[in-house]
Amino acid sequence: MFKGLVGIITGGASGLGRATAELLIKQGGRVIVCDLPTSPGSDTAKQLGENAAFVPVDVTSEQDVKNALQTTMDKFGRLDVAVNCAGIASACRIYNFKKNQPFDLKLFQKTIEVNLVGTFNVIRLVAGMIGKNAPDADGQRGVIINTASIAAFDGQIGQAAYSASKAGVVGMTLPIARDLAKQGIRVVTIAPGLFRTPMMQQLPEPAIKELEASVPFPSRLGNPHEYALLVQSIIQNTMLNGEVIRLDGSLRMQP
Ligand SMILES: NC(=O)C1=CN([C@@H]2O[C@H](COP(=O)(O)OP(=O)(O)OC[C@H]3O[C@@H](n4cnc5c(N)ncnc54)[C@H](O)[C@@H]3O)[C@@H](O)[C@H]2O)C=CC1
Ligand SMILES: C[C@]12CC(=O)[C@H]3[C@@H](CCC4=CC(=O)CC[C@@]43C)[C@@H]1CC[C@@H]2C(=O)C=O
Repeated sequence: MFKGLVGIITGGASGLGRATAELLIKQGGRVIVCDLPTSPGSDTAKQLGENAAFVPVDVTSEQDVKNALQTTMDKFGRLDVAVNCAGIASACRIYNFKKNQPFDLKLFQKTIEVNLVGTFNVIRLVAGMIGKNAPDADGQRGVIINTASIAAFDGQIGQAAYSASKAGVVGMTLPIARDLAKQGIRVVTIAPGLFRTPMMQQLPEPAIKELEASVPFPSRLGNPHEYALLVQSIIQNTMLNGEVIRLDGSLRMQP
């Protein structure tokens, strides 16, 4: 299905990113796994086989992302798809009245820096390389897929930073799709609900059970493979562009 296709996946060492790398390779694609140097990205790429390579990347660094693009060019000679999965979760109330403490400004800045600025940094750099492809019969040169969260729309108590970072990803999806339309590069954002990944598994199992019960149908956490299946559909469906797609079993999170 994806023979000859080359993708870059940030946050590719874990969770949603890793499941996406597995599916793209299973469908005949080749993948550059980008993740922090401290991540298990190197082992992940080895397990994925010869059609994968790991590049240590902090998505907030211009130089790291440029290195990843250079490796992509050296190893696979082109880039068709970028999937932005790198992200961090954070939780803090705007003001803790018991401790008389305002929201930690550094935590707010870090969450925005990784989730929003990091995603933007990758998009602006990959666009140049994807734009060098010859257009297909439909005029398409490639696809950029971002990961927001349903917290962009129904942010819960403690999620001001996380929700703001993801709302930023939602907000820039349409203008960037418009910016890149003439080059035939599509931009689509997925807003996942609750998925069983290491990020989610920071929570104790009873809390996870409670969250699962709050999902109307299916009342369970999403499987990362189900996220990867949506990435596959987005790549295949050229009409999808400038859109944010919720993938959440119709969950609307409570305060
Ligand atoms: N798991 C879930 O239920 C949901 C996840 N999301 C979003 O999906 C994305 C993927 O999350 P998961 O797979 O669940 O988490 P995860 O924690 O399993 O994977 C995230 C990956 O991003 C990497 N990363 C973090 N900071 C980075 C940086 N500065 N540069 C490069 N890589 C970095 C981590 O090392 C990790 O491998 C995140 O953006 C998250 O906010 C959104 C909604 C729900
Ligand atoms: C990010 C998300 C919602 C959260 O805020 C939690 C996070 C898992 C780890 C956490 C542990 C905590 O003790 C506080 C909450 C949180 C930061 C969740 C993973 C996916 C959730 C999300 O994006 C939903 O859309």
